[in-house]
Amino acid sequence: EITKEQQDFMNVILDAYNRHQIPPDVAKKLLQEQYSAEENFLLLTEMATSQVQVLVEFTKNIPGFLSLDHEDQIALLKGSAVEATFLRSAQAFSTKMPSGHTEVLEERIRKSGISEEFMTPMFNFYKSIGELHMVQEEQALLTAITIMTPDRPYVKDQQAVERLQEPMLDILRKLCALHHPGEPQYFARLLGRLTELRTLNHYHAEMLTSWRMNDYKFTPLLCEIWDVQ
Ligand SMILES: CC(C)c1onc(-c2c(Cl)cccc2Cl)c1COc1ccc(-c2ccc3c(C(=O)O)csc3c2)cc1
Repeated sequence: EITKEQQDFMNVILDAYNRHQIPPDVAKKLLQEQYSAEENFLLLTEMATSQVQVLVEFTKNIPGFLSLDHEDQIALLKGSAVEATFLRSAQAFSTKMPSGHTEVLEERIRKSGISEEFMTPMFNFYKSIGELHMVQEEQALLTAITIMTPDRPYVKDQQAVERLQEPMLDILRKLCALHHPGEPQYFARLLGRLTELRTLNHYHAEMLTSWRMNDYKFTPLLCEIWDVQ
């Protein structure tokens, strides 16, 4: 049963998740600008930059994050940025996107200079997230759990991160039982998505390399968080 303090904790995370989203004026640009590989790439770069800013603000609201060692805070953000963005864009695809955005976002991603070999794993992931029909609390908590992954590169005090991640996993387990009573395996399926996310990191690194080889430029924030250029 979810305790009172677990419910309070969940409300903090959910409130932060809802407060920090890509601004609607940025999102609706997806619908307006023309279609060319360069235009698509520019738009997606703007989306990713805005998404990273959103991610940083969300992360600062995760109880305990700001008490971690500062270098570990950076290591957690850099280590989880791509995975958290995949989760957020996946949720945008499968749930709340105003109609029309979804096809447009997919179209622009497919025509932004990403090579075919990365499309399949990427859109398989989007599909597998969509099939889970996560409720908002699960989406918010899964994102916070992804950020609070202790074994990211360069994290010094992994125990401190574990102490923050474990309570969130416990709440998520209870939420899954609450919202998906007919699916005892649902929690395990959610954790399976986190494993799938890690494989996407690898594909994403290759995508960055191939974009850079074609002289595509990123914003300073993306260069910093993704260690490029
Ligand atoms: C630099 C750029 C070319 C790039 O490199 N790798 C990826 C990249 C890709 Cl192509 C896939 C997955 C992850 C990344 Cl980083 C990207 C594009 O990143 C995106 C980031 C974020 C959105 C995104 C999220 C939410 C929402 C919502 C909503 O919430 O309602 C409405 S519109 C929208 C748009 C899309 C794309």
